[in-house]
Amino acid sequence: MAGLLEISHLCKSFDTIKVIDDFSLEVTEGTLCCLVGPNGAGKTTTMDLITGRIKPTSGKITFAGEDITGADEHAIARAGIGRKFQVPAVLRDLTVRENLSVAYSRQTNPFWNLCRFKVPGLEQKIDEIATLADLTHRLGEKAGILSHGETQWLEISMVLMQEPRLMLMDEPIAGMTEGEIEKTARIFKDLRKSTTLIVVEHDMGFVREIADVVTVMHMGTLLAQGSLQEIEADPRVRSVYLGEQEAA
Ligand SMILES: Nc1ncnc2c1ncn2[C@@H]1O[C@H](COP(=O)(O)OP(=O)(O)OP(=O)(O)O)[C@@H](O)[C@H]1O
Repeated sequence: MAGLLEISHLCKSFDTIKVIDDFSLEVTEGTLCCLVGPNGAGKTTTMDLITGRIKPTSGKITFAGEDITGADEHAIARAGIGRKFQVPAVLRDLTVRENLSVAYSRQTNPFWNLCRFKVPGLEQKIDEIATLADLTHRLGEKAGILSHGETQWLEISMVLMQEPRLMLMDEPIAGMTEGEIEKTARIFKDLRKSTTLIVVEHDMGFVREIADVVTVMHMGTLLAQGSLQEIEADPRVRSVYLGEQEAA
């Protein structure tokens, strides 16, 4: 079966420095892939290349059978790739429900969107996603009063409102408490029943909880891929990645 996302021989140079070097990856629909690797390995750059934030120097990216290499960021989002950044971008003066309503429309002007609240099925969709993210009791509250964890879950929910077929997340548990991390793991386990995910993560305990497949990057290349057990047993990974963590 072809992957939902197929990255072939991707390269990206900044000036003369090659930061992504012949990187290939296939992500199967319905899986949660954790992208790990030491600092500077090229994880964020890869996410930026997938979402069209930056253009590759060479190589090819195919999503759902469509060549999206070098496509515009909005076109890639419309094709079904959503991204949650590390720093939340919720609208703090709007309620959680209003934030989700705004996110539903792909229009760029949030105030215009607010005038279009009566979209058929919207309330049901908000309720479903709020349930998944355990935010039902917060729907009427202003986003600005949410805890750090709740803000992250709201932003995940906002990406989900856009119905992505593939969702990319940059270090989703950064700054979370132990309890929030546990809850996020539960949310992700539910989420992967309906969405394909790529999660960039440093916390191997969290990776252990959520990953179907772990992809290890090192110096812009694919170092290893497999289950966490396979990755942990791989001597190359131990030396460049886990070894580095143990030494920290
Ligand atoms: N715009 C840029 N110009 C020049 N070099 C860049 C640029 N963006 C990233 N790099 C370099 O590319 C390499 C990969 O960076 P990237 O942020 O993708 O790594 P990462 O694996 O996400 O690291 P971290 O885990 O620390 O976030 C680094 O050496 C970085 O300095």
